[in-house]
Parts: sequence; structure tokens; C-alpha cells
Amino acid sequence: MDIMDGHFVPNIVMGAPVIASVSKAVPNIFMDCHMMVSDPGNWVKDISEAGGASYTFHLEATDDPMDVVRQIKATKMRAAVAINPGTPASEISDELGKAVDMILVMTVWPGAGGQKFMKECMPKVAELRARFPDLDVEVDGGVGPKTIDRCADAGANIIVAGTAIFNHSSPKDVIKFLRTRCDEAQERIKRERERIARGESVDHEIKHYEDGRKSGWHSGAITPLSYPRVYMSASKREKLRRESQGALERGERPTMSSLQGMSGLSITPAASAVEGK
Ligand SMILES: O=C(CO)[C@@H](O)[C@H](O)COP(=O)(O)O
Repeated sequence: MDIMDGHFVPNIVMGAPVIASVSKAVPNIFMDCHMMVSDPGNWVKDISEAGGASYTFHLEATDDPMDVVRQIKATKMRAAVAINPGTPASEISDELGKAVDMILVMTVWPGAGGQKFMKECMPKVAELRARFPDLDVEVDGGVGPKTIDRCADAGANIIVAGTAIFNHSSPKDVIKFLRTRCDEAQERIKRERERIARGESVDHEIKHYEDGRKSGWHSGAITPLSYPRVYMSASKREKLRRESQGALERGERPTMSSLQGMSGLSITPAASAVEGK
């Protein structure tokens, strides 16, 4: 459930009343609420009372993430923290990683469906999987059959997919495919981790992906050299971070067209996704 406030992101999509309606119409539905909002602490109570099961807030939207986690944990909801493409994984402290149930690594700039998957975010997934072996690590944005292997190999075990599912003639098959790839990769990562714990070596597997590029990492290793801590130049990271936090800090907001510019893709209107279903 994508909740957007038109401030943290340049788009507005539903709020607690819609969550409550869905909850009423589909009893016991598990609603993973991705709060793309400027003031994440403000909506915890409303979303919980509306039937939300998991509350994901953005690290860029708060100065006190631990306080937001405490507020979420005071309800029955699971707590999760999301990071934008410009935010390094190292911004997630050990304390925060241990306090949440899930970390969401955005693979597009939040604000709209139909954008291009940013594979540059994959090292962050691998880093977080290595630092928090038992945590749910979610990816969201441009994920589908063509990009799932990168996500699964890096260690993501929870997938959000919009266009790939709603625009397909057989959504069930796509869901099954994505799930199977993640489950297989998770088994492999667990085996690798066990071998590393026993002091055995693990081959550095280089994978060749459909876009002709290759990459690979020790997905189960915990040693700092096994995953890149810095995956972008410091200046690029700062630039991206400024863009991502601009709305809050300078009163500037990314626009729908700047979002398109960042991803390099056209944006699928939500209405056509629904029609596709
Ligand atoms: O939260 C977001 C974007 O803000 C995502 O959930 C996208 O809406 C996923 O859509 P696809 O990229 O899979 O089309």
C-alpha cells in the first residue's frame, strides 16, 4: 500500500481511510504500508487503527528514526525503514537495523510506478543482507522477471512489484516466478553463510545478467571486504542525497518531471496499471 503525501514525494496516493476500507473489504489482509510522507510519526496511530500490518517509513524523512520505530512498536504493526537511491546503507545504524523488522532499499526514486530499475542500489542490498542476516530486506521499483535475479542474488527476500505484475496477462505466474527466485537465492545465501562460519571458502560467483553486465559478491559473508561500503563517489552520493532531502530541508520539491529525468523512463499512470489488471 503506497501512501504518498505530495510533499515527501511529488504525488498523492491515498491515506488511512482507504486502508480502512480495504481492511473491511478483505478481512485479515496483510497490508505492508509504505509511507512516502514527510512526517512519518504523524500517521502511525491512524494507519494502525485502519488495519495496517507493517509500517515502512523513510530514513530521509526523520531526524529520530528510533523514536518512529518506538511509536510503531507501541502498536501491533511491524516496523520497517526505507532508504532512497541516494542514501547509503551505512546510514542505517546497527541499533536501527536491530530494532526494525525490515529494511526497504528503493530501486527507483519514490513517487511513481513504471520507472527503470536502478541496479546501482544492489550493493546496498548485499551490504544490508550481510550485516543483518535474519532481517527481511525488501526491494521496490522496476522489479520484475528481468531484474529479479540481481535482487535475489544480492539478498532481497521481499519484493514489491507493480508494473511487472499488473501489466502481465498472468500475474500469478509472475508472482510465483519472483518468489521462487528469491527462495532459491535465500537458500544459497544461507548455505554460503554456514560455509563461511565453518571457515570454508566460498567461490566468488560472477553472474552474467540479461543487460550484458556482470557482477557478483559473497552474499553471506560478513567481512567488510566482501561488500562495497561506498558504491558511488562521495560527490554523487551527496548530490543524490540533497535531491532526496530537498523537499524537507530547502522547501524544494522534486517534481514529477524531475522524477522521470532521474529514472530516464516514462511513468506509467496508476490508472493504466489498474486497467491492466
Ligand atoms: O513506491 C513505489 C514508487 O514510489 C513503488 O511501489 C512502485 O509503485 C512500484 O511500481 P513498479 O516500479 O513495480 O511499476
